[in-house]
Amino acid sequence: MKLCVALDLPSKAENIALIQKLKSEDVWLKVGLRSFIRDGEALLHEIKAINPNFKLFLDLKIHDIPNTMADAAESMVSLGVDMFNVHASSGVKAMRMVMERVNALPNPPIVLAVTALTSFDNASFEAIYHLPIAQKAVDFAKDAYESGLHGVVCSVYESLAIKAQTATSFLTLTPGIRPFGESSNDQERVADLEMAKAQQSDFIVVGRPIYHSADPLGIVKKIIENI
Ligand SMILES: O=c1ccn([C@@H]2O[C@H](COP(=O)(O)O)[C@@H](O)[C@H]2O)c(=O)[nH]1
Repeated sequence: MKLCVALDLPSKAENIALIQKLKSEDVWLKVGLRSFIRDGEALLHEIKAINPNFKLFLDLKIHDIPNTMADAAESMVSLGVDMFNVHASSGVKAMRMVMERVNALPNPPIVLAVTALTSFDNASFEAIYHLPIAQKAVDFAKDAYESGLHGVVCSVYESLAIKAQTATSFLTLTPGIRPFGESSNDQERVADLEMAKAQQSDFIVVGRPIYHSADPLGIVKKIIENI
């Protein structure tokens, strides 16, 4: 299991200060909407300049018509990221086109599909998708698997069922992790490290419990010791 640290801080300087603290750690760094819209490609280069061994996950969750998604995917590959994601609800045709284009390029990154955001509880998810999370997340994961993606974003609670219905090697990346029982904030389907291990999560994403801590490096070291 790998730790992926969410860089969601209010300024580039604060993200960079956090990265500097973590520069000797074996972690993935997740650049999401806030930071990428504000700081763009330059942030990715600055991260690699701090430590070229950091792996980068560009978390933009793209969702559009197939050709637009495939164009965007090519652009993300050209940024040199190690992983990016799309929404599974964009459909099989779009996901297949993304993978055809990505696989034609040198050094294709890991591509994941978002199933059910971890901020949904069952009632709010069903109001949109008309099916329980447990069922629809697996359906989305099967679509992503058949489209040639490498894995999915889901909560810890869907991880084992998704692997059982696809393949054990099909990756699950699980946000909503509260390593030692911290506040759930706006997340609904949260889990601690023991649960993430039991459910065979391949990547855990942790943001606020790290960057709101008085000792981010200490928390990261403690997480790594426990996974
Ligand atoms: O279903 C999802 C997909 C992505 N995220 C992202 O992960 C982090 C979680 O941050 P915390 O502060 O640990 O809650 C954040 O960047 C989200 O955009 C997610 O939470 N759930």
